[in-house]
Amino acid sequence: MNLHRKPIPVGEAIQRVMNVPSSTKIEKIPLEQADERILAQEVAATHAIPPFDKSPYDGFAIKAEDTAHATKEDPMTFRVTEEIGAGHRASKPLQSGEAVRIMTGAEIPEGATCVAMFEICHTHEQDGQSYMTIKREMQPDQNIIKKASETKEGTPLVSSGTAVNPGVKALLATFGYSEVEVYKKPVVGVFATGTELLDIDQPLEPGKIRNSNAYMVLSQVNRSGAEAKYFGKLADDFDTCYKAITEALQKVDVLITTGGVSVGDYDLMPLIYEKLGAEVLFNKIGMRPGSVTTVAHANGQLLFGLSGNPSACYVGFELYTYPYLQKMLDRKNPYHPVIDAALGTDFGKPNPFTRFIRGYISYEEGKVVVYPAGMDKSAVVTSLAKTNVLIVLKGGTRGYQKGEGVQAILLEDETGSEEFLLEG
Ligand SMILES: Nc1nc2c(c(=O)[nH]1)N[C@H]1C(S)=C(S)[C@@H](COP(=O)(O)OP(=O)(O)OC[C@H]3O[C@@H](n4cnc5c(N)ncnc54)[C@H](O)[C@@H]3O)O[C@H]1N2
Ligand code: MOO
Ligand SMILES: [Mg+2]
Repeated sequence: MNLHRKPIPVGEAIQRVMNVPSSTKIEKIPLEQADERILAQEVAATHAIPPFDKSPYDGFAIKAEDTAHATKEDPMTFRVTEEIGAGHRASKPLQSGEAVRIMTGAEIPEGATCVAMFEICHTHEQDGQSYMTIKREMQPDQNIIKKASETKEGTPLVSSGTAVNPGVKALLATFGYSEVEVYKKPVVGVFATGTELLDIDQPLEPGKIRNSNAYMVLSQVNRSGAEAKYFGKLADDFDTCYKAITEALQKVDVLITTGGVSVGDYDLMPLIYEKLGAEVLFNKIGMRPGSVTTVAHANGQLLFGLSGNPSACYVGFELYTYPYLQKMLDRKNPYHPVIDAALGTDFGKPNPFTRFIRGYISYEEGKVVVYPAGMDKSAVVTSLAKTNVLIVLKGGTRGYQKGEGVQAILLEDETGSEEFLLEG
């Protein structure tokens, strides 16, 4: 076991991962199932919106010129010829002196040039005929949503690599995409390693703990838009682990293991990578927690060896696995966004390493403030429940004071970022 690993900077580690080529596959799925999936097609307007001149109000469609001299003293009266609700069309072209009672969304009758809202019209009946009177002048095109005024046919609207959100879905439905081409979710296998691990339905035993990492990571995989495949937990036995991992690699695009990446007697992952003939991209990073996060590359597949310590495991996933999964989905913005925020509390003690403090975001008097979510130790699990940002505290010789400007990585923002904007 090589005890003297050379740490590389975080940015360099991310780059090494992102430089590994990835391939994408496309599938066609029903629109109903497309929430949060990543589009693998460009979406352009297949027709104009709106596809016809339509009324934005409930009112009367008339010829604007008929109202040219209409005033309070000298109002203009129209003969109401018919009534059309949305979805219906006038039966004949509108003539001068005629009004069509029209509802919001209905097509403007041929010959009509404006719509007067009910609120400015007076109606009366005489001899079984309806009439409408108006006391003011209307302008041509007033209260008409013109055909194509929103979008012309052929306008590009959403590009490939975009996540389907409710708005994108509305567009796809507008243009009749009952099926949509999306990138296949990369299949991500997950193993938890450790002889100390109990299944979650087992009672605690002396010296043992329940396996929380697997469930946490499966959930992180799902949150990343990939498909998680759980292979169970493995005891720290070389042959068992090697066999299970080689078999699993046949069934997945990417494999994540948790635990066994440090320099302990039962930390078997380095030996497994060696026997697999995998190229280890790095096994030590200048960061806390997650310094032992290891990524290896074998036959076009990436193996993410996340740390066993829950907080380190969590951070390792978000910094290295998350953007690679986004790359596999061909996302234009594969990285978590990094924002500037004020630190909500003191971090008095200096630390030589860049720290990624599990934190949460708060909005106070229009300012973004970030607070630690709990204890700041690699082995801690409890702080993760409240975490939605990683507060970046650059390593150095000084501590940090409450109110100081820091960077924070947003973990729950779906827009993403084209670059990982970490300073230094
Ligand atoms: N001599 C050294 N010792 C350690 C070093 C070092 O540089 N020199 N690095 C430390 C750091 S930093 C970390 S982080 C840990 C990483 O350990 P491993 O990734 O090898 O993980 P394990 O040894 O398997 O387990 C560590 C810890 O995490 C608990 N664990 C493991 N799996 C799970 C799970 N699925 N759910 C919940 N908790 C889990 C495990 O019980 C251990 O307590 O190494 C330091 N040591
Ligand atoms: O990998 Mo460890 O988490 O730096 O504490
Ligand atoms: Mg260990």
